[in-house]
Amino acid sequence: MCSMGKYQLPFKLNNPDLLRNESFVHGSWVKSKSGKTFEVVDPGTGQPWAECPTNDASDVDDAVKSSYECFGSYRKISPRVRAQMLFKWDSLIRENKEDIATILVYETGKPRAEAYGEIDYSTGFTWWFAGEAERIQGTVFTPALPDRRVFTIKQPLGVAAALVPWNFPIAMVLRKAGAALAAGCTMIVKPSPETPISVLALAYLADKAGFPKGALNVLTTDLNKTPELSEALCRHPLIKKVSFTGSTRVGKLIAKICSDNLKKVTLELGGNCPVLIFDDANIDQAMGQIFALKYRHAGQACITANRIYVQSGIFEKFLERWNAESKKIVVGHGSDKATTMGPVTTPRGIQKALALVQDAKSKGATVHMGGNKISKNGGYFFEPTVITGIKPDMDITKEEIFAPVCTFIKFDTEEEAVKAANDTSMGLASYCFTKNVDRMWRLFENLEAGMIGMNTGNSSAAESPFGGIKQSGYGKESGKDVAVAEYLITKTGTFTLEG
Ligand SMILES: O=CCCC(=O)O
Repeated sequence: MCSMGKYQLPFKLNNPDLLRNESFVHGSWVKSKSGKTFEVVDPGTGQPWAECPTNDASDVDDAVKSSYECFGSYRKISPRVRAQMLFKWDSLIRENKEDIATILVYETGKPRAEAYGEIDYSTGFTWWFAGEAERIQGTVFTPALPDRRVFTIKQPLGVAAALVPWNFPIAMVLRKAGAALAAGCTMIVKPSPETPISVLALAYLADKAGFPKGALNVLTTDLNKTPELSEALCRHPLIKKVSFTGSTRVGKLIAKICSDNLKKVTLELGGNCPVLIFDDANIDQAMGQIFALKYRHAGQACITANRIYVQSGIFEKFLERWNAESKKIVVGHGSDKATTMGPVTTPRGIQKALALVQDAKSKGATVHMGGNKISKNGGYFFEPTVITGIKPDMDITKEEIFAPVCTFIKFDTEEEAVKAANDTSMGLASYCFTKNVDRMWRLFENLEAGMIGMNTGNSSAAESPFGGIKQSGYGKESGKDVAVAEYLITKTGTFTLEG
């Protein structure tokens, strides 16, 4: 075991240099001006194991000025050199995969196998955006007036801020920072209070990869100071772009604040994603895909299955199989080899799950299994839970559950299922399982979501545009051109040709 500050760490790393408990600004590890700190807690035991600076609004200006100063030179670095730095970062993250996975387990609670999965997903972004850096191109064309030529060039927007969640801290930072750094922007990341250490490890590796001082700054803070720090970033005149992943409630606040200065914003917000499983689906396929989707990180993903609609011909059989498989889940600490589902990341997650189950029960839902907190070693564990008899007026139908609570709804017709699936203010992802190709096309066109998984429960990938519609936000992250475009301006030049 090694220690960090006053804490005896519950794990050992191959590369202890990765463990940083100060913010990273202009190439230096720094404390907050107030000198205050907050604790990072292991969700599997409820025990603190590190502390990080509680930055507030007074810490923002130094970080922004550093990023702005860096932007002046970083924007002029050749795209190939930016790509090389991203590739170097990518390979350093891969080399330190085991240690980063350990940090993820102790910050998020997810099982080690899932932590590895997150890092594999995440390095897809560094790899992809390294390639994108060199594909940023303008246009040249002859307009309607034949003596003219028109050019467009793409230029980096400036300093960007990333406000990232705790559920996939490595993936969300690399998805945002990868695009920003490829575009020639510099970025300040504000990690979630639950997961600062993994993000600081990324900053340490970015520095080692050769990114100049200020290209990637990280300001940590606690839950209380998060609104103040985030608002100060959003309002700072030198911040030109804000990318946020989190709740619709907070996303709306960010959009409002940024609208005061017409700042460009990317919002990846709440999910409430429906799944439609038809009688003609391959049940093995649907079971495997949706089971993995639903229970991944104990149900704490914005794209997870919130409402599972199953057609009446297979409903009972499907539910029976689901319950049987759910009973096999081993809930435990993410570092335990036997664990197949970890704790939820915060005690708030437990409270919310209990309240949603209670509300559903009080309105007539049937709880087939689970529904309770598990008291085990002080961790934030929740039982795999299966509920039927779900109605549109229940909170569990309207809100993101963000816990291992599965809700099943029986339907008869495609029309009825699509109507119910779309009956939500959100539109992040939807999933459908059918072997009828015509139906699949109709569903692809009729389901109201930014991403449609067809016979798959996993459509997230660096090369595919990620983003929602309706109150799930706007803007795209990942994918060809679109993600980097979020960090670029297009400038039009018009030239009159003589002779
Ligand atoms: O929870 C949000 C992100 C999940 C994903 O990128 O697949």
